[in-house]
Amino acid sequence: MSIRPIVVKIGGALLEAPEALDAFWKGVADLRREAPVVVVHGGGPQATALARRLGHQPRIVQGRRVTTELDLQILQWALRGELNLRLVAAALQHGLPAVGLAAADGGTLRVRRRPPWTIEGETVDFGFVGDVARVEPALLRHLLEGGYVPVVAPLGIDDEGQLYNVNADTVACALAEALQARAFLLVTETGGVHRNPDDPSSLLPHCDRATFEAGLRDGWIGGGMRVKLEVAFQALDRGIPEVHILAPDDLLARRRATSVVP
Ligand SMILES: Nc1ncnc2c1ncn2[C@@H]1O[C@H](COP(=O)(O)OP(=O)(O)O)[C@@H](O)[C@H]1O
Ligand SMILES: CC(=O)N[C@@H](CCC(=O)OP(=O)(O)O)C(=O)O
Repeated sequence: MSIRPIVVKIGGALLEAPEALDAFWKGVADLRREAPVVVVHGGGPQATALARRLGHQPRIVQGRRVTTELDLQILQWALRGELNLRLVAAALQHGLPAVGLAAADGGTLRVRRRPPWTIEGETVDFGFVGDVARVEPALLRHLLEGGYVPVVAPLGIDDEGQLYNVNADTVACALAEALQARAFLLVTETGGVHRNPDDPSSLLPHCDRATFEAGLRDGWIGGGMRVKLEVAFQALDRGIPEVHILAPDDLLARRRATSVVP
């Protein structure tokens, strides 16, 4: 059996913060002493910023982008183009042999078009948003065995060769499952789940399903954190033994993190 890697996902908001990014790459370098590392990055805020510069206002429903043909192009430019390459450059500066790719590369992440969802009585067609169909991890395994650090942009592909936008947390979870990761780390600005999103001292050291459901019901868990926790529980269900939501400077110690537990 191949070595079990650590899959680390970094959200787009952090990618504009040089100090956070520096801490992140230092943390990845430390983690690599434990196990090979796969990095998956987001870039939602960057795609939105580029869209606005082009005079287009994207529509986001429950944390997911309604992806028109133009949105899909913008994601390719912003994420696979600019952001992915910028991350590779920064990783190399930290001595990490990073290789940039999209989840579509090597047919790694196969998706199918998401059927319309009914949300609060409205039918929402998300356009070019893909749901995971299957993962072919051979390319990632080759890279890990060669000592590289794959840096993955969240664009999948269907069996007809159409590219799709996929939420980066979802991509990271699918790759973690396919690679049977030893740990799945979701790196985000807030550093974890807070009982009061405005109070940094209210960080939860653990979050189980009952707490998640209470947070949704009482309104203190929402937005991107809802998607992140859904994905985190899915990873636990699929056999990933350790799942944490944490800050970029805490990758190795995981002391101030929220551990997601069943
Ligand atoms: N209870 C909570 N604790 C922490 N963050 C929360 C909570 N509820 C909602 N959030 C929101 O979720 C966001 C994290 O999700 P998201 O923006 O998708 O992050 P990323 O870009 O890192 O993936 C936070 O910035 C915060 O606004
Ligand atoms: C379907 C969907 O919503 N995809 C996301 C992909 C980027 C992402 O997930 O970026 P963050 O991790 O920075 O939020 C989007 O279009 O914004």
